[in-house]
Amino acid sequence: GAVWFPKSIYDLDICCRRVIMYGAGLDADHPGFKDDEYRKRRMMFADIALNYKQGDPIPRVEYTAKETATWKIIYRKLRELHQKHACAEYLENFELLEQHCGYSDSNVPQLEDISNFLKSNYIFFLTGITKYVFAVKTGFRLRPVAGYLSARDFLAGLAFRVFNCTQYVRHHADPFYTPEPDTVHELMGHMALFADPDFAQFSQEIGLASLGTSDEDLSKLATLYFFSIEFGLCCVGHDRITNKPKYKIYGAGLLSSAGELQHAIGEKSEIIRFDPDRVVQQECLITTFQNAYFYTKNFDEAQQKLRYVFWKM
Ligand SMILES: Cc1ccccc1-c1ccccc1CNc1cnc(-c2ccc(C[C@H](N)C(=O)O)cc2)cn1
Ligand SMILES: [Fe+3]
Repeated sequence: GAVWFPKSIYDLDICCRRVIMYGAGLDADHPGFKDDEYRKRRMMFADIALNYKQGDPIPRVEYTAKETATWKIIYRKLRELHQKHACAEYLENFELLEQHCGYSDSNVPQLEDISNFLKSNYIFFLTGITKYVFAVKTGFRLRPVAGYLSARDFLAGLAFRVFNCTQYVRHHADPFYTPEPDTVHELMGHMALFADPDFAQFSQEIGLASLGTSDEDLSKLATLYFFSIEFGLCCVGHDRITNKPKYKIYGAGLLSSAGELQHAIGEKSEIIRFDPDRVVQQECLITTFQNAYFYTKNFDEAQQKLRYVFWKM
């Protein structure tokens, strides 16, 4: 029969609790695997997520000294790399997160504060003596998740402008790359761009296209999501002398990993134009750096190309 899909934001309580891999990265080779204290901490975060209901405030977490120390190391390294390599929209909105959501190197921000910020995103314009309050409501809201959802359940959230966010911090053993999403990835990778109206629209449209679709089309949409929202680059022009393309990063999986970010903009990585028919052929690597990355001119171009794909589905 036809595939069920959520019809209201409250239906997300059904699909966003179907975690398919607790601590996906907690395989035998994951540094957190042998650390009992870490595994116990992870179960506390899983409980918060499994008891969460749409509309609830997201419980605040008192992060430990070790988690905050890991955050500080990563925050300082990433902020240095972002100045040179993050796209303009990311950098602009990141400043708002620092001003309104407690982002700093000594504080792990709370998901509840960012969710409230995204729901009503006020940008103040100061011109002369008048101050304009300009409310940009991307309307995105967050909900805590215990680990991996299926691609279907995860993308369904985007259709309602709901982003499923992990709340635990990666193990301190390897701060610059972790094989599974963690709250550092969500906070330093995803949040800033969900404050951008074009990016929010682009994200929601992928989610809408996924509702009730076939497994084959769903897999294509998840791959398109993966190589744009998670690992996408944009080309901002060419070097005047060498005529080499200049790339900026918008993919959250790169913006949150100092290791993979430097790999992606390094000489050895393969960067291909974002054409959906080519993107869907690329394998998504879940626990290592990608074999290739895709670039688009801007979100608008990517959105137009994706709309073409949606109407063919
Ligand atoms: C394969 C799979 C399993 C479960 C749910 C969805 C999928 C699936 C299906 C099709 C396309 C992509 C996927 C997987 N999607 C994703 C999305 N994000 C990640 C991912 C993102 C960030 C990070 C952390 C980053 N490396 C860092 O160090 O900051 C680690 C993993 C990994 N996989
Ligand atoms: Fe992500």
